[in-house]
Amino acid sequence: MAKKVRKPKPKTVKKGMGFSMSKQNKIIVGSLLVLLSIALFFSFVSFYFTWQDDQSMLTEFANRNAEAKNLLNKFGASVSHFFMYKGFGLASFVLPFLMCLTGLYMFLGIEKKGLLKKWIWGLVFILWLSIALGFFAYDNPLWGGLVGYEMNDFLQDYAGKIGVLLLLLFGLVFILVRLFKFSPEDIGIYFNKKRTALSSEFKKDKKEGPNDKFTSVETEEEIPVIIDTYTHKENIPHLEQESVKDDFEVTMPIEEEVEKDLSMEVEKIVEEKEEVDNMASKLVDDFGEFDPTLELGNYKFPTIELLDQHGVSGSITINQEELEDNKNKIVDTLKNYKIGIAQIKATIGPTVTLYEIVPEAGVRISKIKNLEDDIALSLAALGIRIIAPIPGKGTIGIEVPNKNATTVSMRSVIASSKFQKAEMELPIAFGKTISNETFVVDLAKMPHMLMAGATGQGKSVGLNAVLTSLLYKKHPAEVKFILVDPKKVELTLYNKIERHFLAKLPDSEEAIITDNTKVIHTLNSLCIEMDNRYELLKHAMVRNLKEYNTKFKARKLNPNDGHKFLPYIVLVIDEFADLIMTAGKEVETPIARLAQLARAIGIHLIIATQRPSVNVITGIIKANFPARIAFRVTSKIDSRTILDAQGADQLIGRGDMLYTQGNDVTRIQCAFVDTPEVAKITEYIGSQRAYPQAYELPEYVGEDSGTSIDYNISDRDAMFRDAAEVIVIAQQGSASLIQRKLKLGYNRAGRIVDQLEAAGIVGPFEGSKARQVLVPDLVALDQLLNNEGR
Ligand SMILES: Nc1ncnc2c1ncn2[C@@H]1O[C@H](COP(=O)(O)OP(=O)(O)OP(=O)(O)O)[C@@H](O)[C@H]1O
Repeated sequence: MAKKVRKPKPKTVKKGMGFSMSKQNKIIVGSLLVLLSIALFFSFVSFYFTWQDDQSMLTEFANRNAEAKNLLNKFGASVSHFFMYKGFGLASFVLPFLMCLTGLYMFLGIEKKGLLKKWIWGLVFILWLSIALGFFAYDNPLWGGLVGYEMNDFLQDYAGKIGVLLLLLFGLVFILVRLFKFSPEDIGIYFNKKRTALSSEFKKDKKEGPNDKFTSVETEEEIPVIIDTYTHKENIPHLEQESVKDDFEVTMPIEEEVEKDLSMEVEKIVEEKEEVDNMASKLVDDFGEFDPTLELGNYKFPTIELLDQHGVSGSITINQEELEDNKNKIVDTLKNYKIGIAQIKATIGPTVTLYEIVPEAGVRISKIKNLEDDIALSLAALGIRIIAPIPGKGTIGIEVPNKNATTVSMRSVIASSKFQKAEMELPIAFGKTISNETFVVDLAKMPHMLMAGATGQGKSVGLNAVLTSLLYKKHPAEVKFILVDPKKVELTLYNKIERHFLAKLPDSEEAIITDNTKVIHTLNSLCIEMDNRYELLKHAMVRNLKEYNTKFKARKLNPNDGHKFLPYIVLVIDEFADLIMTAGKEVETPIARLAQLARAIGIHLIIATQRPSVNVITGIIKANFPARIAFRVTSKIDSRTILDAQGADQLIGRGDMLYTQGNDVTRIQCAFVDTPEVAKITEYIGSQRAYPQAYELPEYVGEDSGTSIDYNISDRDAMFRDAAEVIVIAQQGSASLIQRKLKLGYNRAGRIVDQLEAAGIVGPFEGSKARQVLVPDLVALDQLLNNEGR
């Protein structure tokens, strides 16, 4: 099943005895509990007076004519009989109390922490009280109820009267100590306080007595007159005077108290929630978490049936003969060079088999490494790769292509549990590794990917595999693609999902970008989107898109402040070489900027190129694209340019690829997804209800919008002076010269030529001929430009 398994909506976390219900429901249930507890209380009270009369009614519950004397009639009589008579006797009164408390908590929406504890202690107390009453009122079984009576009987049979009494005492101590945190010192303190109160009372009486000559006079005289230095008013109300300062007897007990090891109860700190949080949790309570997929709530993920099996039954066929043959060749070749093998192991992959060799003790790895070409020659097969040693293992690997390669279908990797269960933000199922495991990576972690390979080696299929993986796992609300396809044929199929999954510039008609100027605009617009997203993240005080969206879903960010759910944006550029050749720095700069900064805000770039030369994959691009994929290339240099390692030149093509995300290089057979399959998937998605329009990127006003020849000096291009010097030195006024020398795009070079014309450095446009240069040399140019400034 490839259908995305939707996770159940996360519910609010239950804390303690949490009620995960809406506020309205809490009020209803709360009031019901309170009223029920009142009913119970009255039935219990009335039961004591009417129980004998109502005895006969208990069997007559169904009889409508029978009437009970209990205040709550038959219901009261039956319930009370159950709790009071058959249950816990007088102790049952605790029950309505607990119910009432729970009801009030719910009704008033009070934090219900500790309620569970109250219930547990309440039930313990009911049991203890019932047994105690059963013990002391043995003759009146109604006091302790049947439970109290029977429990007493039972305990007395084993422990006798004294034993039960001691047990009850222990129960009392247990309850007092655990529940009320009662300690022996408390008794001392209590009595001391009593004594102090008595003695101070006594002193007071003495002072107030007629014989006391100090009292009234002294208190009146001793109150100091306080003058407020600010207002200069006298007797500003101040703190009450301590009446009996000289009373040592009063202070003595306090000293005693300090000396004692006081037991202290530490009150739990109740963390105050922030106002926003309260609001947010209330909103979440009332409406649930924000669901970005709601607008297209009926969206159906593409089904696995849309993908082909490609004639693969699933398992790889093992050709025993071929295996044996290759093994012998390897062993023989190495023997020729006097290298003994201690052990050899084969792992059969879909297209290549890995022979892992453990050389005999004492053999230098460098020796085997030097024999790479000889081994390849003796095996007489294309695409042999020697890994000496295999990182992390003490072995040497020799990869030999299988005679009959097995196609890895996209269907098999999408259906694999590894992909289905992948808990990743942007999971991509690339294909299968040499050990036949499905290879799944997270684009969000890469965070950008560079894909290169000679023509016809599987690049376009690789790009389709990436896009298909995301289409199978992500809802249209969660990810948007920007597709750049200068070849105009590779990605056109995705036009059908424009209003579901694509993003485009506000005024553009085609969602798939094929025109270079549009690419530059789109890249700059993405930079604006990036800056906007960073602003939003800053206000939300989060560090990345995932945290931002989580906060937004929890309704902690107000849409009125401009906050919105932010989908991931994946920019795919096919034929990057073509772009960089025609637009140069104009594309490289925004791409480098995006690659450096966009990872945190969910913009990911995938660029593919046929020509992996250094002027296409420049240092700045390479530095920012840690994840690289190489399909087969024609030279070792190309392999180094892409991977910083050789090996891509030894691949066998047809989706055989190397993947690196740092140091390790993994050989993978890319999953195969054919154009008709992509057409079916896009058709399936495209036929469903869509958003009114494609995801809109911010508007970018291009620098080349003005056409006036009257350029202001301050509006001149930053490269203006450099361009002028190039033109003057070459004495040739052509835009293509500027383009070549300064690595600028055509548009920009053309604009600079216009500015040069306006400045009087070159003459007017003369058709196919180059423009005339009006300044003879650099000295004259300097003079001209300096005079301009005055
Ligand atoms: N993973 C794969 N498994 C099997 N066959 C493949 C695989 N990838 C590519 N091929 C074969 O190679 C052919 C060329 O692949 P693809 O069109 O992807 O090459 P490309 O590198 O994009 O070429 P170009 O650069 O000219 O567009 C495919 O038509 C297919 O027959």
